[in-house]
Amino acid sequence: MTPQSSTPQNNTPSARSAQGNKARNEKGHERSRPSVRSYTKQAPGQRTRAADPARLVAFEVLRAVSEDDAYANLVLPKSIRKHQLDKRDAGFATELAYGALRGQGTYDAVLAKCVDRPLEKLDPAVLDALRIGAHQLLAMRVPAHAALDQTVGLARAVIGAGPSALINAVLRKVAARDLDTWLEELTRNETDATKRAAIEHSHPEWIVRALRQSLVAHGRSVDEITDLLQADNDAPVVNLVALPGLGSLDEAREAGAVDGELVVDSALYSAGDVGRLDSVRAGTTRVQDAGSQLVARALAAVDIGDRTADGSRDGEQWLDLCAGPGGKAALLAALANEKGAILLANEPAAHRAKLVRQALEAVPGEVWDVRTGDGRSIAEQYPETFDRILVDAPCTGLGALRRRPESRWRRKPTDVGELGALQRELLTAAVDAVKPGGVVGYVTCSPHPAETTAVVADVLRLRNDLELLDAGAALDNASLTGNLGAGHELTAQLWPHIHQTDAMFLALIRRKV
Ligand SMILES: C[S@@+](CC[C@H](N)C(=O)[O-])C[C@H]1O[C@@H](n2cnc3c(N)ncnc32)[C@H](O)[C@@H]1O
Repeated sequence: MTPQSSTPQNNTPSARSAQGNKARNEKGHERSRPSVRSYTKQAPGQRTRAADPARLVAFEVLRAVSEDDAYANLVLPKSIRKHQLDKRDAGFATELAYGALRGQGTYDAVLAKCVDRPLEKLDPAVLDALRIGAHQLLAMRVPAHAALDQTVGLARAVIGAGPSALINAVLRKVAARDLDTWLEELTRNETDATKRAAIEHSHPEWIVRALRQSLVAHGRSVDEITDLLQADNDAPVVNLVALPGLGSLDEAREAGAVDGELVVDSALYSAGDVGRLDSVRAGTTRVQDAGSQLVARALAAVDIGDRTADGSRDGEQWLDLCAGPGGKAALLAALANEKGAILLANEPAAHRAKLVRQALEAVPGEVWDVRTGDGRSIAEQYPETFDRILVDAPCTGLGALRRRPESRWRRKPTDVGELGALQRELLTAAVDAVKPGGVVGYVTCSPHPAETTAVVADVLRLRNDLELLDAGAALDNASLTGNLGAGHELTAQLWPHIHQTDAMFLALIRRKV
Protein backbone atom coordinates (compact mmCIF):
# COMPACT_ATOMS: atom_id res chain seq x y z
CA MET A 1 0.00 0.00 0.00
CA THR A 2 0.68 3.43 -0.12
CA PRO A 3 0.42 5.50 2.97
CA GLN A 4 4.12 5.56 3.68
CA SER A 5 6.07 7.50 6.16
CA SER A 6 7.47 10.67 4.64
CA THR A 7 9.36 12.11 7.56
CA PRO A 8 11.26 9.16 8.97
CA GLN A 9 13.25 11.22 11.41
CA ASN A 10 10.03 12.00 13.21
CA ASN A 11 8.53 8.58 13.08
CA THR A 12 9.61 7.16 16.33
CA PRO A 13 8.08 7.82 19.68
CA SER A 14 11.58 8.53 20.88
CA ALA A 15 10.88 11.98 19.54
CA ARG A 16 8.72 12.29 22.61
CA SER A 17 11.61 11.96 25.02
CA ALA A 18 13.14 15.11 23.51
CA GLN A 19 10.48 16.99 25.43
CA GLY A 20 11.48 15.44 28.71
CA ASN A 21 7.88 14.42 29.12
CA LYS A 22 8.48 10.70 29.28
CA ALA A 23 9.29 7.89 31.60
CA ARG A 24 10.02 4.31 30.68
CA ASN A 25 8.30 1.37 32.31
CA GLU A 26 9.98 -1.86 33.32
CA LYS A 27 9.75 -3.19 29.73
CA GLY A 28 11.41 -0.11 28.31
CA HIS A 29 8.16 1.24 26.86
CA GLU A 30 7.79 4.95 26.87
CA ARG A 31 5.12 6.22 29.17
CA SER A 32 3.69 9.66 29.48
CA ARG A 33 3.74 11.64 32.64
CA PRO A 34 0.64 13.71 33.26
CA SER A 35 0.90 17.02 31.48
CA VAL A 36 -0.99 20.22 32.07
CA ARG A 37 -1.48 20.55 28.31
CA SER A 38 -3.44 17.35 27.99
CA TYR A 39 -7.15 17.29 28.23
CA THR A 40 -9.34 14.53 29.49
CA LYS A 41 -12.95 13.51 29.57
CA GLN A 42 -12.59 11.56 32.78
CA ALA A 43 -14.60 12.47 35.81
CA PRO A 44 -13.02 14.81 38.37
CA GLY A 45 -11.02 12.87 40.89
CA GLN A 46 -10.45 9.97 38.54
CA ARG A 47 -6.78 9.22 37.91
CA THR A 48 -5.78 10.58 34.52
CA ARG A 49 -3.01 9.66 32.17
CA ALA A 50 -1.68 12.26 29.80
CA ALA A 51 -1.96 11.83 26.05
CA ASP A 52 1.22 12.08 24.03
CA PRO A 53 0.94 15.63 22.60
CA ALA A 54 1.99 14.68 19.05
CA ARG A 55 -0.61 11.92 18.87
CA LEU A 56 -3.13 14.20 20.51
CA VAL A 57 -2.59 16.75 17.72
CA ALA A 58 -3.12 14.06 15.07
CA PHE A 59 -6.26 12.92 16.86
CA GLU A 60 -7.59 16.49 17.06
CA VAL A 61 -7.05 16.88 13.33
CA LEU A 62 -8.95 13.67 12.52
CA ARG A 63 -11.78 14.67 14.84
CA ALA A 64 -12.08 18.14 13.32
CA VAL A 65 -12.09 16.66 9.82
CA SER A 66 -14.80 14.12 10.59
CA GLU A 67 -16.91 16.17 13.01
CA ASP A 68 -16.63 19.72 11.64
CA ASP A 69 -15.78 19.13 7.97
CA ALA A 70 -12.55 20.99 8.72
CA TYR A 71 -9.53 21.08 6.40
CA ALA A 72 -6.59 19.18 7.86
CA ASN A 73 -4.05 21.68 6.52
CA LEU A 74 -5.79 24.50 8.41
CA VAL A 75 -6.44 22.66 11.68
CA LEU A 76 -3.02 21.03 11.95
CA PRO A 77 -0.85 24.16 12.39
CA LYS A 78 -3.31 25.58 14.93
CA SER A 79 -3.26 22.39 16.94
CA ILE A 80 0.54 22.19 16.73
CA ARG A 81 0.75 25.73 18.12
CA LYS A 82 -1.83 25.04 20.82
CA HIS A 83 0.14 22.05 22.10
CA GLN A 84 3.49 23.78 21.62
CA LEU A 85 5.05 20.90 19.71
CA ASP A 86 8.71 21.17 18.85
CA LYS A 87 9.88 20.58 15.26
CA ARG A 88 10.32 16.81 15.60
CA ASP A 89 6.97 16.29 17.27
CA ALA A 90 5.28 18.55 14.74
CA GLY A 91 6.75 16.36 11.98
CA PHE A 92 5.53 13.23 13.74
CA ALA A 93 2.03 14.68 14.22
CA THR A 94 1.89 15.79 10.58
CA GLU A 95 2.88 12.39 9.27
CA LEU A 96 0.43 10.68 11.61
CA ALA A 97 -2.54 12.93 10.81
CA TYR A 98 -1.98 13.10 7.04
CA GLY A 99 -1.04 9.43 6.81
CA ALA A 100 -4.10 8.28 8.78
CA LEU A 101 -6.35 10.43 6.59
CA ARG A 102 -4.81 9.36 3.29
CA GLY A 103 -4.73 5.72 4.33
CA GLN A 104 -8.24 5.69 5.76
CA GLY A 105 -9.65 3.42 3.02
CA THR A 106 -7.04 0.75 3.60
CA TYR A 107 -7.09 1.08 7.37
CA ASP A 108 -10.87 0.86 7.55
CA ALA A 109 -10.76 -2.33 5.47
CA VAL A 110 -8.22 -3.78 7.92
CA LEU A 111 -10.14 -2.56 10.97
CA ALA A 112 -13.38 -4.04 9.63
CA LYS A 113 -11.69 -7.45 9.87
CA CYS A 114 -10.68 -6.81 13.46
CA VAL A 115 -13.84 -5.29 14.94
CA ASP A 116 -16.85 -7.42 15.84
CA ARG A 117 -19.38 -4.91 14.45
CA PRO A 118 -19.74 -2.65 11.42
CA LEU A 119 -17.37 0.33 11.72
CA GLU A 120 -20.35 2.72 11.43
CA LYS A 121 -21.57 1.40 14.79
CA LEU A 122 -18.38 2.50 16.54
CA ASP A 123 -18.16 5.82 18.36
CA PRO A 124 -16.56 8.04 15.65
CA ALA A 125 -13.88 9.16 18.13
CA VAL A 126 -12.96 5.52 18.77
CA LEU A 127 -12.75 4.90 15.03
CA ASP A 128 -10.41 7.87 14.62
CA ALA A 129 -8.20 6.59 17.45
CA LEU A 130 -8.10 3.17 15.74
CA ARG A 131 -7.10 4.79 12.43
CA ILE A 132 -4.27 6.60 14.19
CA GLY A 133 -3.17 3.34 15.76
CA ALA A 134 -3.40 1.50 12.43
CA HIS A 135 -1.25 4.05 10.62
CA GLN A 136 1.48 3.81 13.26
CA LEU A 137 1.38 0.03 13.18
CA LEU A 138 1.19 -0.49 9.42
CA ALA A 139 2.99 2.42 7.81
CA MET A 140 5.24 4.18 10.30
CA ARG A 141 8.37 2.91 11.90
CA VAL A 142 6.85 3.04 15.36
CA PRO A 143 7.49 -0.12 17.41
CA ALA A 144 4.23 -2.02 17.86
CA HIS A 145 4.33 -1.87 21.65
CA ALA A 146 4.74 1.92 21.58
CA ALA A 147 1.98 2.38 18.99
CA LEU A 148 -0.40 0.28 21.08
CA ASP A 149 0.51 1.75 24.43
CA GLN A 150 0.45 5.34 23.24
CA THR A 151 -2.77 5.01 21.26
CA VAL A 152 -4.60 3.35 24.11
CA GLY A 153 -3.21 6.04 26.43
CA LEU A 154 -4.43 8.73 24.05
CA ALA A 155 -7.91 7.22 23.89
CA ARG A 156 -8.08 6.85 27.65
CA ALA A 157 -7.11 10.48 28.14
CA VAL A 158 -9.38 12.02 25.52
CA ILE A 159 -12.32 9.63 25.17
CA GLY A 160 -12.31 7.97 28.58
CA ALA A 161 -11.44 4.56 29.99
CA GLY A 162 -14.53 2.86 28.49
CA PRO A 163 -13.27 1.94 25.03
CA SER A 164 -9.62 1.28 25.96
CA ALA A 165 -10.08 -2.49 26.16
CA LEU A 166 -11.72 -2.53 22.74
CA ILE A 167 -9.02 -0.31 21.20
CA ASN A 168 -6.28 -2.41 22.74
CA ALA A 169 -7.82 -5.66 21.50
CA VAL A 170 -8.45 -4.37 17.97
CA LEU A 171 -4.99 -2.87 17.57
CA ARG A 172 -3.40 -6.10 18.79
CA LYS A 173 -5.20 -7.89 15.94
CA VAL A 174 -4.05 -5.21 13.48
CA ALA A 175 -0.48 -5.57 14.72
CA ALA A 176 -0.50 -9.32 14.18
CA ARG A 177 0.22 -8.86 10.45
CA ASP A 178 2.22 -6.41 8.40
CA LEU A 179 0.63 -4.27 5.74
CA ASP A 180 1.53 -6.50 2.80
CA THR A 181 0.03 -9.53 4.53
CA TRP A 182 -3.14 -7.60 5.31
CA LEU A 183 -3.45 -6.42 1.73
CA GLU A 184 -2.89 -9.91 0.41
CA GLU A 185 -5.68 -11.17 2.64
CA LEU A 186 -8.04 -8.31 1.85
CA THR A 187 -7.68 -8.59 -1.91
CA ARG A 188 -7.08 -12.35 -2.33
CA ASN A 189 -10.59 -13.08 -3.58
CA GLU A 190 -11.26 -9.71 -5.16
CA THR A 191 -11.65 -10.07 -8.91
CA ASP A 192 -12.75 -6.48 -9.51
CA ALA A 193 -9.60 -4.46 -10.31
CA THR A 194 -11.20 -1.19 -9.19
CA LYS A 195 -12.18 -2.55 -5.79
CA ARG A 196 -8.72 -4.03 -5.38
CA ALA A 197 -6.97 -0.78 -6.29
CA ALA A 198 -9.31 1.15 -3.98
CA ILE A 199 -8.25 -0.98 -1.00
CA GLU A 200 -4.58 -1.25 -1.93
CA HIS A 201 -4.17 2.49 -2.60
CA SER A 202 -6.80 3.87 -0.26
CA HIS A 203 -9.02 5.75 -2.72
CA PRO A 204 -12.80 5.64 -3.12
CA GLU A 205 -13.75 3.35 -5.98
CA TRP A 206 -15.36 6.17 -7.97
CA ILE A 207 -12.12 8.13 -7.89
CA VAL A 208 -10.12 5.11 -9.08
CA ARG A 209 -12.55 4.85 -12.01
CA ALA A 210 -12.42 8.61 -12.64
CA LEU A 211 -8.63 8.66 -12.68
CA ARG A 212 -8.48 5.70 -15.07
CA GLN A 213 -10.89 7.52 -17.35
CA SER A 214 -8.75 10.66 -17.02
CA LEU A 215 -5.55 8.90 -18.06
CA VAL A 216 -7.23 7.58 -21.19
CA ALA A 217 -8.89 10.93 -22.01
CA HIS A 218 -5.50 12.63 -21.99
CA GLY A 219 -3.80 10.02 -24.16
CA ARG A 220 -1.98 8.08 -21.47
CA SER A 221 -1.97 4.38 -20.68
CA VAL A 222 -4.50 3.10 -18.19
CA ASP A 223 -1.67 0.99 -16.77
CA GLU A 224 -0.29 4.14 -15.15
CA ILE A 225 -3.14 4.09 -12.63
CA THR A 226 -1.08 2.35 -9.94
CA ASP A 227 1.66 4.97 -10.14
CA LEU A 228 -0.91 7.75 -10.14
CA LEU A 229 -2.73 6.40 -7.08
CA GLN A 230 0.59 5.87 -5.34
CA ALA A 231 1.62 9.46 -6.09
CA ASP A 232 -1.55 10.66 -4.36
CA ASN A 233 -0.33 8.96 -1.20
CA ASP A 234 3.17 10.40 -1.27
CA ALA A 235 3.82 13.58 0.65
CA PRO A 236 3.94 16.36 -1.94
CA VAL A 237 7.10 18.31 -2.53
CA VAL A 238 7.11 21.96 -1.50
CA ASN A 239 7.82 24.16 -4.52
CA LEU A 240 8.86 27.77 -4.17
CA VAL A 241 8.58 30.44 -6.81
CA ALA A 242 10.54 33.68 -6.82
CA LEU A 243 8.20 36.28 -8.27
CA PRO A 244 9.83 37.44 -11.52
CA GLY A 245 11.67 40.73 -11.08
CA LEU A 246 10.73 40.88 -7.39
CA GLY A 247 11.83 37.76 -5.53
CA SER A 248 14.98 35.74 -5.13
CA LEU A 249 15.68 32.13 -4.22
CA ASP A 250 19.09 32.89 -2.67
CA GLU A 251 17.85 32.74 0.90
CA ALA A 252 15.92 29.53 0.21
CA ARG A 253 19.00 27.99 -1.43
CA GLU A 254 21.11 28.89 1.61
CA ALA A 255 18.49 27.12 3.72
CA GLY A 256 18.84 23.98 1.58
CA ALA A 257 16.39 24.45 -1.28
CA VAL A 258 17.47 22.95 -4.60
CA ASP A 259 16.59 24.45 -7.94
CA GLY A 260 13.48 22.96 -9.52
CA GLU A 261 13.87 21.13 -12.79
CA LEU A 262 10.64 22.16 -14.48
CA VAL A 263 10.33 25.90 -14.14
CA VAL A 264 12.77 28.80 -14.01
CA ASP A 265 12.96 30.75 -10.69
CA SER A 266 11.53 27.71 -8.91
CA ALA A 267 12.99 25.56 -6.13
CA LEU A 268 12.20 22.46 -4.12
CA TYR A 269 12.21 23.07 -0.41
CA SER A 270 12.43 20.39 2.23
CA ALA A 271 14.38 22.17 4.92
CA GLY A 272 11.46 22.77 7.27
CA ASP A 273 9.13 25.66 7.87
CA VAL A 274 9.14 27.94 4.80
CA GLY A 275 7.44 30.62 6.89
CA ARG A 276 10.80 31.31 8.52
CA LEU A 277 12.30 32.62 5.28
CA ASP A 278 12.27 36.42 5.14
CA SER A 279 11.61 36.35 1.39
CA VAL A 280 8.52 34.18 1.96
CA ARG A 281 7.34 36.48 4.74
CA ALA A 282 7.85 39.42 2.38
CA GLY A 283 5.67 37.65 -0.21
CA THR A 284 8.25 37.96 -3.01
CA THR A 285 8.99 34.24 -2.80
CA ARG A 286 5.95 32.03 -2.51
CA VAL A 287 4.99 28.42 -2.07
CA GLN A 288 3.41 27.29 -5.32
CA ASP A 289 3.12 23.93 -7.04
CA ALA A 290 5.40 23.78 -10.10
CA GLY A 291 2.40 22.87 -12.28
CA SER A 292 0.59 26.03 -11.19
CA GLN A 293 3.69 28.04 -12.00
CA LEU A 294 3.90 26.46 -15.44
CA VAL A 295 0.30 27.08 -16.49
CA ALA A 296 0.45 30.74 -15.39
CA ARG A 297 3.74 31.27 -17.21
CA ALA A 298 2.47 29.49 -20.31
CA LEU A 299 -0.57 31.79 -20.51
CA ALA A 300 1.56 34.90 -19.95
CA ALA A 301 3.99 33.86 -22.71
CA VAL A 302 1.51 32.96 -25.49
CA ASP A 303 2.32 35.02 -28.56
CA ILE A 304 -0.86 36.89 -29.38
CA GLY A 305 0.83 39.42 -31.63
CA ASP A 306 0.64 43.18 -31.33
CA ARG A 307 -2.38 44.03 -29.31
CA THR A 308 -2.54 47.79 -29.20
CA ALA A 309 -3.37 50.28 -31.90
CA ASP A 310 0.16 51.68 -32.04
CA GLY A 311 1.64 48.23 -32.47
CA SER A 312 3.26 48.24 -29.02
CA ARG A 313 2.62 45.28 -26.77
CA ASP A 314 2.62 47.49 -23.71
CA GLY A 315 -0.65 48.04 -22.03
CA GLU A 316 -2.15 44.57 -22.23
CA GLN A 317 -5.01 43.97 -19.82
CA TRP A 318 -5.09 40.64 -18.04
CA LEU A 319 -7.83 39.06 -15.95
CA ASP A 320 -7.62 36.29 -13.37
CA LEU A 321 -11.29 35.31 -13.22
CA CYS A 322 -11.20 32.87 -10.29
CA ALA A 323 -8.33 34.30 -8.32
CA GLY A 324 -8.71 33.24 -4.67
CA PRO A 325 -6.52 32.71 -2.71
CA GLY A 326 -4.19 34.43 -5.15
CA GLY A 327 -1.27 32.09 -5.90
CA LYS A 328 -1.45 32.39 -9.66
CA ALA A 329 -2.61 36.02 -9.43
CA ALA A 330 0.65 36.92 -7.64
CA LEU A 331 2.75 35.24 -10.32
CA LEU A 332 0.66 36.74 -13.14
CA ALA A 333 0.84 40.21 -11.58
CA ALA A 334 4.65 39.96 -11.34
CA LEU A 335 4.80 38.83 -14.98
CA ALA A 336 2.39 41.61 -15.96
CA ASN A 337 4.64 44.07 -14.13
CA GLU A 338 7.61 42.93 -16.23
CA LYS A 339 5.67 43.12 -19.48
CA GLY A 340 3.97 46.45 -18.88
CA ALA A 341 0.54 44.85 -18.56
CA ILE A 342 -2.03 45.25 -15.79
CA LEU A 343 -3.99 42.54 -13.97
CA LEU A 344 -7.52 42.52 -12.63
CA ALA A 345 -8.08 39.68 -10.14
CA ASN A 346 -11.68 38.62 -9.62
CA GLU A 347 -12.94 36.48 -6.75
CA PRO A 348 -16.54 36.20 -5.50
CA ALA A 349 -15.83 35.08 -1.94
CA ALA A 350 -14.98 38.16 0.14
CA HIS A 351 -12.62 36.33 2.51
CA ARG A 352 -10.77 34.82 -0.45
CA ALA A 353 -10.63 38.19 -2.22
CA LYS A 354 -8.89 39.49 0.92
CA LEU A 355 -6.33 36.70 0.56
CA VAL A 356 -5.81 37.71 -3.07
CA ARG A 357 -5.07 41.30 -1.99
CA GLN A 358 -2.58 39.99 0.56
CA ALA A 359 -0.92 37.76 -2.06
CA LEU A 360 -0.61 40.74 -4.41
CA GLU A 361 0.87 43.11 -1.83
CA ALA A 362 4.42 42.25 -2.89
CA VAL A 363 3.71 43.48 -6.44
CA PRO A 364 3.61 47.23 -7.19
CA GLY A 365 0.06 48.43 -6.61
CA GLU A 366 -0.34 50.22 -9.95
CA VAL A 367 -0.14 46.87 -11.75
CA TRP A 368 -3.13 45.16 -10.19
CA ASP A 369 -6.63 45.55 -8.84
CA VAL A 370 -8.97 43.13 -7.08
CA ARG A 371 -12.69 42.86 -7.79
CA THR A 372 -15.16 40.91 -5.68
CA GLY A 373 -17.75 39.50 -8.04
CA ASP A 374 -19.27 36.48 -9.73
CA GLY A 375 -17.10 35.56 -12.68
CA ARG A 376 -20.13 34.39 -14.64
CA SER A 377 -21.22 37.99 -15.19
CA ILE A 378 -17.78 39.45 -15.91
CA ALA A 379 -18.56 40.17 -19.57
CA GLU A 380 -21.54 42.36 -18.65
CA GLN A 381 -19.13 44.86 -17.13
CA TYR A 382 -16.10 44.04 -19.28
CA PRO A 383 -17.16 42.86 -22.77
CA GLU A 384 -14.23 42.10 -25.12
CA THR A 385 -11.86 43.86 -22.74
CA PHE A 386 -8.93 41.61 -21.84
CA ASP A 387 -5.94 40.37 -23.80
CA ARG A 388 -5.33 37.36 -21.55
CA ILE A 389 -7.70 35.71 -19.13
CA LEU A 390 -6.95 32.93 -16.70
CA VAL A 391 -9.93 30.77 -15.75
CA ASP A 392 -8.53 28.65 -12.92
CA ALA A 393 -11.92 27.11 -12.40
CA PRO A 394 -13.39 25.73 -9.18
CA CYS A 395 -13.01 21.97 -9.60
CA THR A 396 -13.06 18.67 -7.74
CA GLY A 397 -9.31 18.86 -7.11
CA LEU A 398 -8.90 15.21 -8.11
CA GLY A 399 -5.44 16.14 -9.36
CA ALA A 400 -4.29 17.54 -6.03
CA LEU A 401 -5.36 14.78 -3.64
CA ARG A 402 -1.83 14.47 -2.24
CA ARG A 403 -2.08 18.04 -0.90
CA ARG A 404 -5.51 17.63 0.69
CA PRO A 405 -5.47 14.34 2.54
CA GLU A 406 -9.15 14.32 3.48
CA SER A 407 -10.59 15.50 0.17
CA ARG A 408 -10.83 12.07 -1.49
CA TRP A 409 -13.31 11.00 1.23
CA ARG A 410 -15.28 14.23 1.10
CA ARG A 411 -15.76 14.62 -2.63
CA LYS A 412 -18.83 13.00 -4.18
CA PRO A 413 -19.29 11.73 -7.74
CA THR A 414 -22.09 14.28 -8.21
CA ASP A 415 -19.58 17.12 -7.60
CA VAL A 416 -18.13 16.46 -11.04
CA GLY A 417 -21.37 17.29 -12.86
CA GLU A 418 -22.27 20.22 -10.62
CA LEU A 419 -18.86 21.83 -11.02
CA GLY A 420 -18.92 21.07 -14.76
CA ALA A 421 -21.95 23.31 -15.16
CA LEU A 422 -20.21 26.19 -13.33
CA GLN A 423 -17.01 25.61 -15.29
CA ARG A 424 -18.89 25.93 -18.62
CA GLU A 425 -20.50 29.18 -17.48
CA LEU A 426 -17.20 30.64 -16.33
CA LEU A 427 -15.39 29.69 -19.53
CA THR A 428 -18.25 31.11 -21.62
CA ALA A 429 -18.10 34.37 -19.68
CA ALA A 430 -14.34 34.52 -20.18
CA VAL A 431 -14.50 34.11 -23.96
CA ASP A 432 -17.05 36.95 -24.01
CA ALA A 433 -14.72 39.12 -21.94
CA VAL A 434 -11.60 38.48 -24.03
CA LYS A 435 -10.77 40.77 -26.96
CA PRO A 436 -10.76 39.29 -30.44
CA GLY A 437 -7.18 38.05 -30.86
CA GLY A 438 -6.82 37.54 -27.12
CA VAL A 439 -6.39 34.23 -25.31
CA VAL A 440 -8.16 32.45 -22.46
CA GLY A 441 -6.25 29.89 -20.39
CA TYR A 442 -8.67 27.33 -18.96
CA VAL A 443 -7.07 25.52 -16.02
CA THR A 444 -8.20 22.94 -13.48
CA CYS A 445 -6.36 20.92 -10.84
CA SER A 446 -8.49 17.97 -11.86
CA PRO A 447 -7.74 15.77 -14.86
CA HIS A 448 -11.33 14.51 -15.02
CA PRO A 449 -12.53 14.69 -18.66
CA ALA A 450 -15.90 16.07 -17.56
CA GLU A 451 -14.09 19.05 -16.01
CA THR A 452 -11.42 19.46 -18.67
CA THR A 453 -11.71 18.32 -22.29
CA ALA A 454 -15.54 18.08 -22.26
CA VAL A 455 -15.94 21.63 -20.90
CA VAL A 456 -13.59 23.04 -23.52
CA ALA A 457 -15.18 21.02 -26.34
CA ASP A 458 -18.70 22.13 -25.36
CA VAL A 459 -17.80 25.82 -25.27
CA LEU A 460 -15.93 25.61 -28.57
CA ARG A 461 -18.78 23.69 -30.22
CA LEU A 462 -21.24 26.50 -29.58
CA ARG A 463 -19.19 29.23 -31.26
CA ASN A 464 -17.22 29.67 -34.42
CA ASP A 465 -14.99 32.50 -33.20
CA LEU A 466 -12.79 30.31 -30.98
CA GLU A 467 -9.80 28.11 -31.70
CA LEU A 468 -7.49 25.98 -29.58
CA LEU A 469 -3.81 26.88 -29.43
CA ASP A 470 -1.28 24.14 -28.72
CA ALA A 471 -1.20 24.07 -24.91
CA GLY A 472 1.36 21.24 -24.81
CA ALA A 473 3.79 23.35 -26.83
CA ALA A 474 3.04 26.39 -24.64
CA LEU A 475 3.88 24.38 -21.50
CA ASP A 476 7.07 23.10 -23.15
CA ASN A 477 8.06 26.69 -24.00
CA ALA A 478 7.42 27.78 -20.42
CA SER A 479 9.37 24.90 -18.92
CA LEU A 480 13.09 24.42 -18.44
CA THR A 481 13.12 20.95 -19.92
CA GLY A 482 11.10 21.89 -23.00
CA ASN A 483 9.85 18.36 -23.37
CA LEU A 484 7.14 17.65 -20.83
CA GLY A 485 5.10 15.33 -23.00
CA ALA A 486 1.93 16.83 -21.50
CA GLY A 487 0.17 17.68 -24.75
CA HIS A 488 -2.68 15.70 -26.26
CA GLU A 489 -4.93 16.95 -29.04
CA LEU A 490 -3.94 20.59 -28.36
CA THR A 491 -4.78 20.51 -24.65
CA ALA A 492 -2.21 19.64 -21.97
CA GLN A 493 -2.30 17.62 -18.78
CA LEU A 494 0.42 17.43 -16.12
CA TRP A 495 0.56 14.46 -13.73
CA PRO A 496 1.88 13.89 -10.19
CA HIS A 497 3.36 10.50 -11.10
CA ILE A 498 5.20 11.88 -14.16
CA HIS A 499 5.90 15.54 -13.58
CA GLN A 500 5.76 15.55 -9.75
CA THR A 501 3.27 18.41 -10.03
CA ASP A 502 -0.42 18.56 -9.25
CA ALA A 503 -2.46 17.22 -12.18
CA MET A 504 -3.00 20.62 -13.79
CA PHE A 505 -4.98 20.77 -17.03
CA LEU A 506 -4.43 23.61 -19.49
CA ALA A 507 -6.34 24.60 -22.62
CA LEU A 508 -5.48 27.80 -24.46
CA ILE A 509 -8.45 29.22 -26.36
CA ARG A 510 -7.90 32.08 -28.78
CA ARG A 511 -10.74 34.32 -29.83
CA LYS A 512 -10.40 34.81 -33.56
CA VAL A 513 -10.09 38.36 -34.88
C1 LIG B 1 -9.12 26.67 -8.09
S1 LIG B 1 -9.52 28.03 -7.12
C2 LIG B 1 -8.47 29.26 -7.80
C3 LIG B 1 -7.08 29.19 -7.28
C4 LIG B 1 -6.29 30.45 -7.59
N1 LIG B 1 -6.28 30.74 -9.00
C5 LIG B 1 -4.86 30.37 -7.10
O1 LIG B 1 -3.96 30.04 -7.89
O2 LIG B 1 -4.63 30.64 -5.91
C6 LIG B 1 -11.07 28.49 -7.73
C7 LIG B 1 -11.60 29.79 -7.18
O3 LIG B 1 -12.80 30.08 -7.90
C8 LIG B 1 -13.66 30.76 -7.04
N2 LIG B 1 -15.03 30.73 -7.60
C9 LIG B 1 -16.08 29.96 -7.24
N3 LIG B 1 -17.17 30.32 -7.91
C10 LIG B 1 -16.80 31.33 -8.72
C11 LIG B 1 -17.51 32.17 -9.63
N4 LIG B 1 -18.82 32.00 -9.85
N5 LIG B 1 -16.83 33.14 -10.26
C12 LIG B 1 -15.50 33.31 -10.04
N6 LIG B 1 -14.79 32.56 -9.19
C13 LIG B 1 -15.43 31.59 -8.53
C14 LIG B 1 -13.49 30.03 -5.73
O4 LIG B 1 -13.93 30.84 -4.66
C15 LIG B 1 -12.00 29.77 -5.73
O5 LIG B 1 -11.35 30.79 -5.03
